[in-house]
Amino acid sequence: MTTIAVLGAGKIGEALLSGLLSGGRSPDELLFTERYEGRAAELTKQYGVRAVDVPTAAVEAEVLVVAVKPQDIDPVLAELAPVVSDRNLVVSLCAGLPTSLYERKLPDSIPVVRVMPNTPMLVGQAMSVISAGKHAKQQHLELVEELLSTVGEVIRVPEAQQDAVTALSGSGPAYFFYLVEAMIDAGILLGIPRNVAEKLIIQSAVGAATMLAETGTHPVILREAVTSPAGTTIMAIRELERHGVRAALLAAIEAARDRSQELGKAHEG
Ligand SMILES: NC(=O)C1=CN([C@@H]2O[C@H](COP(=O)(O)OP(=O)(O)OC[C@H]3O[C@@H](n4cnc5c(N)ncnc54)[C@H](O)[C@@H]3O)[C@@H](O)[C@H]2O)C=CC1
Ligand SMILES: O=C(O)[C@@H]1CCC=N1
Repeated sequence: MTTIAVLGAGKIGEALLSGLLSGGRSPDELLFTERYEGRAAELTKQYGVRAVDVPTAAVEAEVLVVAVKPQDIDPVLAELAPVVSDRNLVVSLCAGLPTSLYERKLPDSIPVVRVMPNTPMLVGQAMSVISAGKHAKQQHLELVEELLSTVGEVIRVPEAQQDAVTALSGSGPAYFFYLVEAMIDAGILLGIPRNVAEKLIIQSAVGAATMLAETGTHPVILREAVTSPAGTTIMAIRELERHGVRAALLAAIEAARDRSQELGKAHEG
């Protein structure tokens, strides 16, 4: 049995705990640390998972998953450094933070794996992208893959691509939620009741996502199949092009990539 401790049980830490439990892990195999006592008590009540301190986590758990905001990493590394040992694997979910930061602040040879997950982990549909640090071996990557495959899809990339990955799939769900929100507003503009507009747009999103995932057909082909000559869809597409929506997406994702790089640079030694 591999015990996993989540250090920082906020949105993504809770999604991981909840996803691992739904994926069949027992609460006894999970631990977490959380700086807010009320939040810790709430999570223990809801999931039956024990809140501990960092030294206890390092002794009782083999896998230590860091899930605090990148800006909060320094105290966590300071607490971990004296207690972590080579029986631990450190897994970082933090946007922007390179494995070299952990390698510099923790004792020699501690294996580190960097992961960019996303919140659909809550429903077993995460996209988790993993990269090995200097001391992480094949067996460590395989262990992380095994853990995360219970809560969604997992792929490996070289660490140099992680800032771009963060902008694409880490933040990706937010862009889809934003689009859905805007399309529901369009329904309101056209006089459709909100509950009906929500149903129409959410089911269209689910249907479109299922077609993309299940048919393997290129999105251009799927979009063309909806776009009839002189029909309704092409009128909408012309407006999207006129308003530069494609260029806006390219610029938005580039800005997110740049921010991920900046978060890493803020911790350069
Ligand atoms: N929210 C998202 O969609 C995604 C977040 N991430 C990454 O996951 C990490 C966590 O993000 P969120 O869950 O959104 O943030 P959050 O703010 O919801 O959660 C962070 C949690 O860590 C706790 N915390 C902070 N310092 C602590 C300490 N020293 N000891 C114990 N607990 C401590 C906070 O009280 C909070 O509950 C970030 O580094 C973020 O970049 C990665 C992918 C997606
Ligand atoms: O916005 C953020 O910084 C985090 C990282 C990826 C998704 N949310």
